[in-house]
Amino acid sequence: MILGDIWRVSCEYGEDAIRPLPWYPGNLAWHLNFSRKELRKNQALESFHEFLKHESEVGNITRQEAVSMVPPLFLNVQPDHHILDMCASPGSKTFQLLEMIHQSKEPGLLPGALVMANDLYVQRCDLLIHNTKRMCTANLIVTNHEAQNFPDCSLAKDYSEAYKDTCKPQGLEFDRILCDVPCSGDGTIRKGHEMWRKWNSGMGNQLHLLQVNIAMRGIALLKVGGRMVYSTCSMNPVENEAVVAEVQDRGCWFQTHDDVPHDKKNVVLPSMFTSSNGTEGSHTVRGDVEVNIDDRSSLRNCNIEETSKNNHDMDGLPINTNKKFDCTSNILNSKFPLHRCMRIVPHDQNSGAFFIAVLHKLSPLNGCQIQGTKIQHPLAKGITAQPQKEPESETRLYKTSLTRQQNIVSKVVDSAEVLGRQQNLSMDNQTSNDNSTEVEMVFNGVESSRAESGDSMRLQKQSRWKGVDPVLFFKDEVVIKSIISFFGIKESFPLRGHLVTRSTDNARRIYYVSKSVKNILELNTEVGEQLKIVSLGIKMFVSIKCSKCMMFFTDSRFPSNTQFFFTGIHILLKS
Ligand SMILES: C[S@@+](CC[C@H](N)C(=O)[O-])C[C@H]1O[C@@H](n2cnc3c(N)ncnc32)[C@H](O)[C@@H]1O
Repeated sequence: MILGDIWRVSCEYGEDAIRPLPWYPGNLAWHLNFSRKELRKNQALESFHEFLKHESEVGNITRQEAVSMVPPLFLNVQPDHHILDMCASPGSKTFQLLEMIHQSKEPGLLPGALVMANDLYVQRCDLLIHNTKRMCTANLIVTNHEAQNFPDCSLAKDYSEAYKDTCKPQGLEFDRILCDVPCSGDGTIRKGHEMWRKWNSGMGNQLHLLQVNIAMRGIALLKVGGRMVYSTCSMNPVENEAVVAEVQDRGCWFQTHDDVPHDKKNVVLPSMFTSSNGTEGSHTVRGDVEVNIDDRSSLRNCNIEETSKNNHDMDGLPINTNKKFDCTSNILNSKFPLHRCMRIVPHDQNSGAFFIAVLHKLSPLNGCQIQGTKIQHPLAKGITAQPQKEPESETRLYKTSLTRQQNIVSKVVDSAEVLGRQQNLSMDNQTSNDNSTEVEMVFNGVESSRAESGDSMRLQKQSRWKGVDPVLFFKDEVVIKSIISFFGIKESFPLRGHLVTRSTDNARRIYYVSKSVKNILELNTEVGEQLKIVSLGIKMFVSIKCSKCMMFFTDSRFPSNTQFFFTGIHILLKS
């Protein structure tokens, strides 16, 4: 029926109306040439629309801007990778990463991989949980940290050595990191026309240091030999090449996009690859730095010096107009091949814009490289003459600038990302302009005890981590044995040690976690709960007071009103 619909729609609206994106592996991504309104209103599209809604609800489809799907592709994710998504909400890329780790396994068989998805804001974590819940995965942990201060949960001083002996993680280290940082969001300009009015260069200037700090933290958490993708939906070089240049000045890195097969390069997004082959523009060499000065080059969209001469930042604070920011000179003086950074620009394929840089970690960071980021805010440097002699004021300046950055981030999130957020709340019937509906849906998706208390707004105002129960391993042997015998679960099935809950007194919900998540939880317990875990694993059993709940198996023989939750069925069926 759906093929018939697609055929009919193609006849009526032309071949391009619904087509697979040729650059996405496995024909798994499709482009629809309809606005939301058309999908909702057009009678001919009705059953197709219903199909999309249903498949979105059950997690088979995610609606996403095409260019936003590009960064995870460059991570080359394998089914045993530990992956960190540093700034993950609303979670469209997290969803992609989860799809990738589950792809090579049969349904029910869990990969050895793990995705840790993080966001700074509690409400956005809730949105992230809501959007990733459809995946029904036991291999996800959602955390709530400042990405730039993400904990490493390190047990040993040199945990790479210790790891060899114990086979258990001695600290957090990731094979892959997605660093999709908060940005000024001008890449969304085609779909969010407000951006034309709101955007100013101060937004990017204010975010630059935060972006550097987040990227540096990512690099510190990356395994040697691992890969990190830095991305923004901005075209502003201050948030893009300048960040990569700054980061690369501190470590031993190179960038590549060689993972894309040559025959696919022009198909992917032509603008991504024009500057690397040297055929489309002239190149100039400064020392050993190659800077592409063609109008299609990586710096084509913005004159950096002009950018830094803006008089006021977003908060209306004056910016020093005489001083060129260090990030500008970083781009020009960088010893790294910045032309390999990838830019997707709207006018090349009528899409959003994206910036992508792929970084490989070649050696561990030393202390200076890690420390360096926090004292070199370009604004702070302009204001503080002798930072070393005035540590207090330097700290104050740093904190002030961070606060200002966070204000900016909030504003940017409010404007640019509300759009993405609406899009990610599934299909049209759920995308209302009424924010209260949206918030309600988000809170419904909360998995932690904060939501159970029904008092999330109050907790928003408290310091971020108060009021959320720790994650505890569920060890009640009586209940576990009854579960095993009731469901006929084989002893070989890894159940013990894989069940967790949020509270010993009131273990209402029991979650199932993969081995990879279990290992991280054990580590986190040992290091004194450094990770602020908002949600994890898959809800498998729920003890309920009412026996009339839908969605549960109920049976009088089952112990202590514990009910099996359907989301975990694919895992148990394999046992
Ligand atoms: C560009 S969006 C991420 C989009 C997401 N990767 C996706 O594909 O759906 C940036 C996110 O970073 C979060 N954020 C802002 N500042 C942060 C910080 N300091 N640490 C972690 N997350 C932060 C924002 O709440 C926002 O959700």
